[in-house]
Amino acid sequence: MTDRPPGRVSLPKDRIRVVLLEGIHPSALDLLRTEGYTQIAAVPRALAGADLVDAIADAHFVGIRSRTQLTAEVLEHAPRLVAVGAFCIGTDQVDLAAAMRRGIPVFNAPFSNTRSVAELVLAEIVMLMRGIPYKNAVLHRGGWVKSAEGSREVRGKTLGIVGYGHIGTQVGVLAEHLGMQVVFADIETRLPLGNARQLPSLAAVLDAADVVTLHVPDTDATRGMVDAAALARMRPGSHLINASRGKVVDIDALAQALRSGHVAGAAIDVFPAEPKGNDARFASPLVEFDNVLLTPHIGGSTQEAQENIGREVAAKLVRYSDNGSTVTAVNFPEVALPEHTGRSRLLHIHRNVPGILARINERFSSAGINIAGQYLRTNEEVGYVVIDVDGTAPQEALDHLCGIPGTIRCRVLY
Ligand SMILES: NC(=O)C1=CN([C@@H]2O[C@H](COP(=O)(O)OP(=O)(O)OC[C@H]3O[C@@H](n4cnc5c(N)ncnc54)[C@H](O)[C@@H]3O)[C@@H](O)[C@H]2O)C=CC1
Ligand SMILES: O=C(O)CCC(=O)C(=O)O
Repeated sequence: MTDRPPGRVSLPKDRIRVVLLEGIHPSALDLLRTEGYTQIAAVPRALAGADLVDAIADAHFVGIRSRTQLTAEVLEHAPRLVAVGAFCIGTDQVDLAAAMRRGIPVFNAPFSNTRSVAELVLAEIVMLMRGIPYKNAVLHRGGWVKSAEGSREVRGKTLGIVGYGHIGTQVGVLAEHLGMQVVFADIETRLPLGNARQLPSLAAVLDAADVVTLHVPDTDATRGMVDAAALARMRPGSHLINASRGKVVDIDALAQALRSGHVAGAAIDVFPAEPKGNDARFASPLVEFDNVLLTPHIGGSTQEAQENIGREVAAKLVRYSDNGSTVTAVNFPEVALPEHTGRSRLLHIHRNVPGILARINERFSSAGINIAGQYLRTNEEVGYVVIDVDGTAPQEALDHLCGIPGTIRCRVLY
């Protein structure tokens, strides 16, 4: 991390620029407007390359969903950026470490669309076990397949969940209501809900399951996790569901497993490369298979989920902007803060090197500025200290703060 001049943002709300991409629900705009933010640009699609850089060049807050890639390079071109809102669960589309080093907290909605994904997966389990994708495709072509062959009840069958977090547990609970037996694999030991059982490995789940459903985040360990070997390990005639992230499954290997008939069907909501908007073309080796249910990354796309996500993430951005709170930020020290009525609040983000807090306190004390409240949280790389002073903070307080070596960013809230 290199030293660079601190950004200093202390703007009235009507000069704070917010850019919302990817058709974020109007509930976010409503909340921002109600809170006094007027400069809001809403774009219905994901942007990339020069379009993205242009769109966010002057933005103080950026809202995205899963398709906009906020890489370190893109972030470098957004010098005024104060915080990012990921209006979804996954945050793998943001270089979280680069954002943190630039003093930019990233907020998401960790469970506003959980139920929506779980309901879709539950429906897909039944559809796949009954061979509906294939039968539906044949009828659309004028054919007729009234047959029970390969068609099974889900009752008594085994559902294998890979990644037993918020979504995985919900899917498990719902599946048990249909009479399924639930087994799961997770890198952590998880409390099994209902009669679910944690198995020691992915392989053990693949061995046991009639349907395997994936609910892991996109990480180095999960990318390519379901490869040719894993698919071969699945039970003959079993089914695969992926509503997690596209790169978790090797799509070519899946196509091969479907072609051979070893995997009887699949429901895939996420893809290694996804179109940026509804006007773009979709291509995948899976389009040729009638027994594959393809959906355009809509696991979390229900009115209920999107409306809640819009409000939840916008509220987090507003809270950070107005109050400084970083509670629930996914890449940042979390500082919970009371209201600061009658006080000025100085926010200081710095490299986590020894002595910064001592320097701040020395400088304030020698300038005779009384600190009325101080809140500090650090992680390995970054520290975030919030200082309340009574009344209006003197300019020199901000100057002292911003001048401290190691400062990444500082601003004042009145
Ligand atoms: N299709 C869609 O529209 C949506 C997709 N998602 C995706 O679903 C993912 C899961 O969401 P949540 O359940 O809310 O996340 P979560 O964080 O609550 O759960 C993820 C679970 O996966 C486990 N895990 C991580 N690495 C693993 C590995 N290598 N092997 C086995 N388990 C591993 C974690 O320990 C955790 O229990 C998100 O990260 C996101 O990528 C989320 C919402 C909507
Ligand atoms: O709805 C979206 O844009 C993305 C949903 C998703 O994948 C997530 O929440 O992680």
